[in-house]
Amino acid sequence: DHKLSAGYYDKTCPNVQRVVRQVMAYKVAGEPAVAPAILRLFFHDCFVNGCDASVLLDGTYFSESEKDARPNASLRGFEVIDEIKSVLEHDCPATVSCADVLALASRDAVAMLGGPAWSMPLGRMDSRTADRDGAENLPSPHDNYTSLVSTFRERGLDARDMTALSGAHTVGMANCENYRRRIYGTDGDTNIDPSFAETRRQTCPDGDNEGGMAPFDEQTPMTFDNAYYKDLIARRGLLSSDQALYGSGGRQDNLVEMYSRDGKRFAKDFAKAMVKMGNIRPSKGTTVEVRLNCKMVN
Ligand code: HEM
Ligand SMILES: [Ca+2]
Ligand SMILES: [Ca+2]
Repeated sequence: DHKLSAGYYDKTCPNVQRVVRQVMAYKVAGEPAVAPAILRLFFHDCFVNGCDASVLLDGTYFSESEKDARPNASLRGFEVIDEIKSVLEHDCPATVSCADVLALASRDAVAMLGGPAWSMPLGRMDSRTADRDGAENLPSPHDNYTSLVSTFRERGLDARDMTALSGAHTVGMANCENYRRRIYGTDGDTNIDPSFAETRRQTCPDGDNEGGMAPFDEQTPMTFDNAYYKDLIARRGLLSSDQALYGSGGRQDNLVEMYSRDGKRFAKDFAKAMVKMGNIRPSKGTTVEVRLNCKMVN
């Protein structure tokens, strides 16, 4: 099992980084919301059997898709990955894995939102299988601190990585069903600013499945900054799993306070943790390939 490296395609597809960046720039200009969506896709890939593009596979008669798992119901941005991949198949056929396309695209998404830029190690391979059950076990917005820590730990990420990575919720939106229990107090958590809860209730009625979306970070929902941590300190975290990092006697309070003051430190730690998350490898014995079409095995 080889080590990932930033220069993996230097000889076989020297333009890969430029192609990804150009297609991303074009797509994000047309629809900015795809940038957060792609970042989330990468997280949901890496947390299920490693970063192997398993999340991109459609279901077939023989295999279920991770897309059909509940936590993946609102994933978006697949068409962006497909478009990047089709340009790359033209430039350097059968060379760049879908898993690497997703890794690079999510790196670029962060930079385009005003976040840090970093060098992304490459050389991932694509799996020939998906794990729907694994996707059902992705972290839930109702998870408490202890279970969040153990979900990350199982994948080689410590609590500090988790706190930095959760800062991704400085961009993007969540559906009402994912924060309803928090704003109506039915999850038993009182660690919430009452006026924030009141505001959120306006667009997220109790009881039924209706309701709109809300930004994670109200002030700068499309800027990758450290405002997420300021929100947590103000007890304005949108998900229970966000607020679990701060203010309930958790052990991340000091780090949250540091990130809220020091945006550069957050940017640096986030980039580092993304490389670490991007290094989660498929389990041994997984059959791999460079997929030609990210939606289906070769
Ligand atoms: C700590 C555990 C985490 C939980 C429980 C969690 C849960 C969620 C939920 C429930 C949503 C809203 C989905 C919807 O309603 O459509 C969401 C959105 C999002 N998540 Fe997470 N997440 C976690 C960690 C992460 C990590 C580590 C990243 C990336 C590094 C990430 C990136 C995102 C982004 C960017 C969005 C916004 C997507 C969009 O606007 O399209 N999340 N997350
Ligand atoms: Ca995966
Ligand atoms: Ca923000």
